[in-house]
Amino acid sequence: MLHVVLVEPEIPPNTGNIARLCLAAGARLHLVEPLGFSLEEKALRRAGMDYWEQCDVKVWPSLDALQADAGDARFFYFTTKASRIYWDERFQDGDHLVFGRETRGLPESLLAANGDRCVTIPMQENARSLNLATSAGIALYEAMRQLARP
Ligand SMILES: C[S@@+](CC[C@H](N)C(=O)[O-])C[C@H]1O[C@@H](n2cnc3c(N)ncnc32)[C@H](O)[C@@H]1O
Repeated sequence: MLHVVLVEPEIPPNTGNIARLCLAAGARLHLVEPLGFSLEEKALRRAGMDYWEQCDVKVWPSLDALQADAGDARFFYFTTKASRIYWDERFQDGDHLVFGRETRGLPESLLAANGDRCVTIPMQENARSLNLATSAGIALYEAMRQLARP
């Protein structure tokens, strides 16, 4: 199974869309607190449609807590600040695809400590970043495409 990790997500419709994405893709969604909304938020449920109750969602007090539970699993950090392109990575079953908060992205310290696991989705120079849910969709389906390879 593939895993999508949202670190401190802030905007309910983004998380709702990603929950729906993960359900469709058969992936698990991990939410790292603090969240910028309540899990009861109407906008979250609306974006996740009536699928929310079926989604495989886990909430963690910190990324450290998730990583301690994940054992040897690999974590890939999606950021605008890396040079390695995500499609050059070779994803494996059990990989965790990590995304940052909408306003600030992933912490610099986390990126610095995991430089060899930071990847980017290429953009034109005049684009600052992609939407969080768009990024998660691109990344998750590339990982799925690779895993489906004979
Ligand atoms: C709206 S963006 C955050 C923007 C923030 N100002 C920054 O520069 O990181 C939210 C998250 O989407 C993901 N993201 C957005 N665009 C991306 C890109 N081109 N490559 C990789 N990840 C991206 C990252 O995980 C990012 O933390």
